[in-house]
Amino acid sequence: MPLMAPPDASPVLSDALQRACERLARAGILDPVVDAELLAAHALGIGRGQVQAAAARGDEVTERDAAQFDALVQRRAAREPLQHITGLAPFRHLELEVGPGVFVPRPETEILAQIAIDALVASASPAPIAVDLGTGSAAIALAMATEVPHARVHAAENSVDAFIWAKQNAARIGADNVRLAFIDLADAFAELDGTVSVVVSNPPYVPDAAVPRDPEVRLFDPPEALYGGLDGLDVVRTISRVGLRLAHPGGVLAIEHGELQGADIRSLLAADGWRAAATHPDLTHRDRVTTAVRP
Ligand SMILES: C[S@@+](CC[C@H](N)C(=O)[O-])C[C@H]1O[C@@H](n2cnc3c(N)ncnc32)[C@H](O)[C@@H]1O
Repeated sequence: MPLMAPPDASPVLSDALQRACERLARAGILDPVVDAELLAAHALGIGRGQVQAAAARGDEVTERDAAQFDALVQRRAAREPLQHITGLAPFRHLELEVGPGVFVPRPETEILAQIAIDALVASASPAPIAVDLGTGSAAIALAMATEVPHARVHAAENSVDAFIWAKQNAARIGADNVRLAFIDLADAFAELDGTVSVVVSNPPYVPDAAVPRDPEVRLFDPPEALYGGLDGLDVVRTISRVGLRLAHPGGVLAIEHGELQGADIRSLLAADGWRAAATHPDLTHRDRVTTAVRP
């Protein structure tokens, strides 16, 4: 019988992943396997597929990497958004830098961006103009600029923190057809009045009293990106007015909103003079985007 314990074996990745999944599941994370694998990928500086392959082979990791992974899992178990921990959020074909002070772009907003991109592509103009009101990380603006390179995109944001992230993302992606303006969207781009083909916005639309259930949203998304007054539609009302000023006849307005707000938004747009207001579902079949056309 040996008198001394054998030296500790190196941590096995699959065991560490298993423990991370259990911890994240206990913390209420919806898809703990995905988050654990992405955090391991970040800790190890490799891709998620490589993590899966290494775990399947029974690979070991260094004590240092295991400790680093554990620290990331601890942050995620405290419900810090995955994208704040990795510093990156995917949006369509882009990878955007995000962190404290900026709204993390969501997959459902990719539908809004698609609608805006389709409207830009359909424009008869050789250099159609798009405006993104409340650009945050610049997700929608940069998607439009890179996917419709002949378009010229103007984006407004009035949060200092968000504007810094937007600038950083624009520099990182390097599109030269985007202009970011630090401005209240109510006052945005008078010089473009009557010339814009697509006005797009994912505004704050949560009613003030409807505090979001998920801690990632409640505690980490900036309040100015979430709350839109008593019925959540204060900023939407402004966007309707600003959109009418900016869009040329036939120009399109596209606004993201909560799943129960479609009818109210169609009514307010029709009352303001927009025509053909229509609401579109997201991939989970929830009403998500309302569009209208400038008469
Ligand atoms: C829900 S976030 C959307 C961000 C980004 N467009 C996206 O889809 O990920 C709304 C953004 O609008 C900005 N915002 C709110 N009110 C604004 C205003 N009056 N003028 C300019 N930006 C505003 C917020 O700071 C926030 O960045």
